[in-house]
Amino acid sequence: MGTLLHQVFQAGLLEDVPSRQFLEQHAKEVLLNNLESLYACGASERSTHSILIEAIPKMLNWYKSFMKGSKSTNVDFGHTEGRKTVEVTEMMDIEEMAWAPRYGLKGIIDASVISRVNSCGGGSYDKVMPLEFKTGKSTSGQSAMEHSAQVILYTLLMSERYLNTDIDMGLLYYLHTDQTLGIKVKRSDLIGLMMRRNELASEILKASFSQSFPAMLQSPSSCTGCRHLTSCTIYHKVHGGNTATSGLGDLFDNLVNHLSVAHHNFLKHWDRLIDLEARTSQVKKKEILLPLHYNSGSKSSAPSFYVLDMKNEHSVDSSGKSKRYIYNFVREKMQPEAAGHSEPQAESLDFNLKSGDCVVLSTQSGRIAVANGSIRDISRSHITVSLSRRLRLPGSSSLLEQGDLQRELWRIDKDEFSSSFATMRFNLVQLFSQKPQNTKLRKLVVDLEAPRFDSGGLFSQDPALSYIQSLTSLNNDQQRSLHKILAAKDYALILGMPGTGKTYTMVHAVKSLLMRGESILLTSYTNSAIDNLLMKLKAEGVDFIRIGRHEAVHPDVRANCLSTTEVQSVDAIKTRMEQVQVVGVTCLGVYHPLLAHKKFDTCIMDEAGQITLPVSLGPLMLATKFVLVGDHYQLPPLIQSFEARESGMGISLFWRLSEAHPQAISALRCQYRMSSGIMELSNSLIYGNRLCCGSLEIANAKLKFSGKQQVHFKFKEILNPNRAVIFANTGFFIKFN
Ligand SMILES: Nc1ncnc2c1ncn2[C@@H]1O[C@H](COP(=O)(O)OP(=O)(O)OP(=O)(O)O)[C@@H](O)[C@H]1O
Repeated sequence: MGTLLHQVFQAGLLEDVPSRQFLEQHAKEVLLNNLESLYACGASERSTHSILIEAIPKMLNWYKSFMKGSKSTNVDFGHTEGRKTVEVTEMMDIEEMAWAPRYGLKGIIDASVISRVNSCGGGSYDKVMPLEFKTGKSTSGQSAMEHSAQVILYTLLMSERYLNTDIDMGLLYYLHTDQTLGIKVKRSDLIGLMMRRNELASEILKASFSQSFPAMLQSPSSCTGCRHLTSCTIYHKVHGGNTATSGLGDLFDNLVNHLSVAHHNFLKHWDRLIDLEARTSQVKKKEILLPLHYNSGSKSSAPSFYVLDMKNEHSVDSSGKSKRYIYNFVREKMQPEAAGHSEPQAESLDFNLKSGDCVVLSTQSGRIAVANGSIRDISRSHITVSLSRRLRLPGSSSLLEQGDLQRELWRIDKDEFSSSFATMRFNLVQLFSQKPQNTKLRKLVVDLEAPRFDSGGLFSQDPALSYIQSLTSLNNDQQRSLHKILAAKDYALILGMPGTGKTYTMVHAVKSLLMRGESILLTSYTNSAIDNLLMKLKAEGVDFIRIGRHEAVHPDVRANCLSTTEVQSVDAIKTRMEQVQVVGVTCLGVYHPLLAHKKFDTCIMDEAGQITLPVSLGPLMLATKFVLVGDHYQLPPLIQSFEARESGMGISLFWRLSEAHPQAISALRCQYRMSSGIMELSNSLIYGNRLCCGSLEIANAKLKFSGKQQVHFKFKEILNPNRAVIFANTGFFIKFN
């Protein structure tokens, strides 16, 4: 509710003279834009709408009292500062994201404003300040203290972002009581907050290096309603705590008594691996936070810089759920002397970045995280970035804004690390929580209980079976794999070597399970793997919903994402989600509100050999049984930390279960992508002669090149149809683009 009220209030802040009609209309839009969240919370539009409408008179009152042209209202800034009149003269930003690496703080500020302040003594001055909006009921005691601490921290964040050390005041508006407080930063408050921050940082460090956690609060009244209760008690128990040290009595026992020593060890082991990996990526993340200079760094680590494309600077895309601002950046060519190299650098593609990646935009002049968004398109020479808001340099006046943006050299860094680690930890804790639906998964994954298969054979009346038997195009391995999937009561593992028809088999698995009336969750780590499968299903006429960010989803399946034009009410979402049997989402995307109430009969996970175990748990918790499709001979999950890799973080769930229960594996061995010469190489290097050719035609296939065409002699050698395999130095091709 708070989020929706914020959106209505903030929309009014951006209007010159916000009227009741405007806010009421906006409340309707806010409702429509948040239907998925309402559906997830089980809230009705009608009651939500009436709460929004009831709040509007108070909001109007606030605008009248404080916004431009108002009579300037008296605000109490505490006993040392006294009362001052305040008028908000300029609204600089809404929901401004601010990172202050110097303080180790990050936050999103409700509104960044310039206010004219008149002290009772007569002086008047303009001040940049944060405005924090509170919609909850508590306005006194501990909460009030926390709220003013929050505003004080925002002043620090803004000082860093605006490169302005004079930001030492803020406003705190309580909607419930219609009260606005002034916060003036005092040195003693700042010192106190920094000390608390340091204590917290040192506890986090202790937890991640030596896995030792602070003592529990031992306060049933504070802990009972706390949303971290489950994780907190599980971690306490796993790290040697007990009922007495928790101070929670039966509450603690009920939450953790089901955990065995093996469970403790499993959680501790994976938690440590996540810590190791997170630390390595933290080092990388630090690179974003350090102001880097154009001519610094080695060839390998030097970042690329970009300038805004003057010809084609920005456009607005309103086709998705929310408006996106599209900016084109051109890669700045590095001069040899600036780059510190004797030779001009070849313009290589920034391999670290790809379409769909979340990125942070900073400037070479030291403004960190000016904006964040995602990549729409990338080539050697340009990047197109999509942002949820207009790009602006903090503090730049609207008249000079354009020129300021164009003068900057921009750095574009990937920003994905923190959220995936949080999801991994969340998945692990969920697996060990006492929720009945996770008990079975815990037994299979942690205790390695043997998977069960329908031993009596499949019934001939099973429509799924008849369907498979009717498919004459399947080879024997594919037939066997599909039988394995249909017979699985817990899970099946499909070992599919390259080009052996994994996707082909998954398409038929989905179709056959649908014939049984099952619901299916399709998942993988990458968007491209899911979309590849979904496009094949679409061609077969299978109905599905794709959940994912507009940018990251393949254009051919975007129409399968739920849009506000398609669903105009919570009931419509509910009906559609109950009716749809196939949903596609990435492993890290499973906590989407649309999946809040959805459970599936089967989860099919592609590329399972390349997904690290804690990531794969998320989607599996949404299904009764699962099918992992992968090839553990191919690259294991990509782990950056050497120590984490050595300690086993590269072990996928696919690998763990394959090793423990080889009887659950069904292998696909006939491939349809390589001629026999190329396949022999794979067989001798990796597959130990397990691969075979799907047909004679494949085995004898040759490149269609007559040798008469005009090409460089080196290419002629490479393209010779009689040489199936040739090793070539690809560095040579760059010249030929
Ligand atoms: N039984 C079959 N008969 C003929 N062609 C097949 C058969 N199974 C798969 N193919 C063909 O083989 C090719 C590879 O299939 P598919 O893309 O499903 O394999 P994959 O294992 O997913 O591939 P990759 O390892 O590249 O991900 C496709 O062109 C597909 O149509």
